[in-house]
Amino acid sequence: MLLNRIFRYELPTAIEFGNGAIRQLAEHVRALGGTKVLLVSDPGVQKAGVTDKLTAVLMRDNLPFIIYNDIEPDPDIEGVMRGRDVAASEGCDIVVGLGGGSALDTAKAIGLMMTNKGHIRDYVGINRVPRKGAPVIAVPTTAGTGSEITIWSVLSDKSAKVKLSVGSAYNCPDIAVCDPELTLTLPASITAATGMDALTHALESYVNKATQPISEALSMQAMKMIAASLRTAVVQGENVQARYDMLLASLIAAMAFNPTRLGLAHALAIPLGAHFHIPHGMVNAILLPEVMAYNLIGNLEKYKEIARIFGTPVEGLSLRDAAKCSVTAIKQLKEDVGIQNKLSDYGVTEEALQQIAEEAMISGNVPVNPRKPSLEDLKQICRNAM
Ligand SMILES: NC(=O)c1ccc[n+]([C@@H]2O[C@H](COP(=O)([O-])OP(=O)(O)OC[C@H]3O[C@@H](n4cnc5c(N)ncnc54)[C@H](O)[C@@H]3O)[C@@H](O)[C@H]2O)c1
Ligand SMILES: [Fe+2]
Repeated sequence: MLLNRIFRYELPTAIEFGNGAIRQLAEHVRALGGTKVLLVSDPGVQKAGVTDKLTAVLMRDNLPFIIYNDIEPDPDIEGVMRGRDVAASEGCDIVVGLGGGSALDTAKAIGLMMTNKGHIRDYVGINRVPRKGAPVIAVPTTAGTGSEITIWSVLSDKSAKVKLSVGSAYNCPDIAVCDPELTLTLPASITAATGMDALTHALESYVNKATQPISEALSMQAMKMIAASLRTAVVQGENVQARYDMLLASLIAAMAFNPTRLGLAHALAIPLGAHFHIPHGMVNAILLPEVMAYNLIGNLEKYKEIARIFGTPVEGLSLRDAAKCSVTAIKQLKEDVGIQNKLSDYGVTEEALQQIAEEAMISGNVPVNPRKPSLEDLKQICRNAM
């Protein structure tokens, strides 16, 4: 436990959670002073019929809206500026983001750019945004990123093959309206990958050097819920209780990592995602067991606790053997949810690793990792996942 360190926990976002929660959406919009909504979503969410559920609520309550749907996975930074222009030309005064991390990260950044000058590029980094944006309501449809409450927007510069992160308390939505029923249409493969992203958030925050008592408690709770419900959410997508528990777990995991940052899986996931277009949850799922095996000696007690959370009987084992059981447990979970991919399936080669490692090394997720890596260590973690 921590001694002599001041820690801070802040959650600017109000959370409304439960089946049917979107029915009160118009009330929330009006309470925030909104008169016309920019509804930011993506084509996949629309195709799944999820956008229609939300627009039905807005129409029922006579709230004008415009849909901005020009978003693809790993959203491009220019999509933010186009969305801001649509909001301005249509006279929208509030943003509702509906989707996974891609739509929500874009929606949040559009909200920022409705009141801040220049280009969203000017605000890449942490705490560089000068003023609060337009009001934003986030409605998640994947149980993974937790973007509905985080300070982060992860945006791609596709021409430069980099992902850029804007982190600011002003980037936290005003309200997260979390309705687990909206995740019922998620295909099994996306449920699995996004669920592994949520797990990686909880786990990396839990073992890292910046964790603090509030985050630790949240991480443990999120891991317990994921251990109990991810398999069911994947193999019985219609199971409302499993969907409920996964959406709540991903939210709680994000509450854990918001003030602590993450670790080497996320440090590597960002450049690997940018160069090889590996979905964010998938790349984390591929890397997580290898990162855990590398990190073990940095925090044996915590890894032993993770093994326990995932149901491994560790009594009677040495601390090191107990800690190792956490890696086996996560590998088993990955296998059970059908993730067998390797980095090489996405075209990652030995030749690419130097650049990936160099780009990962400058991530803010590296200094908090429980073990300080060399460039060669980062390359070896990738090799082990190829
Ligand atoms: N802001 C943060 O704190 C944070 C944290 C982690 C990752 N990210 C970023 O989030 C992005 C990934 O987000 P994601 O993993 O949620 O995936 P995503 O938003 O890219 O969505 C993946 C796919 O699922 C579809 N989809 C979403 N909801 C659906 C539903 N209910 N039914 C059917 N299809 C649905 C989408 O249309 C898309 O095709 C990446 O850009 C990543 O870098 C952000
Ligand atoms: Fe993530």
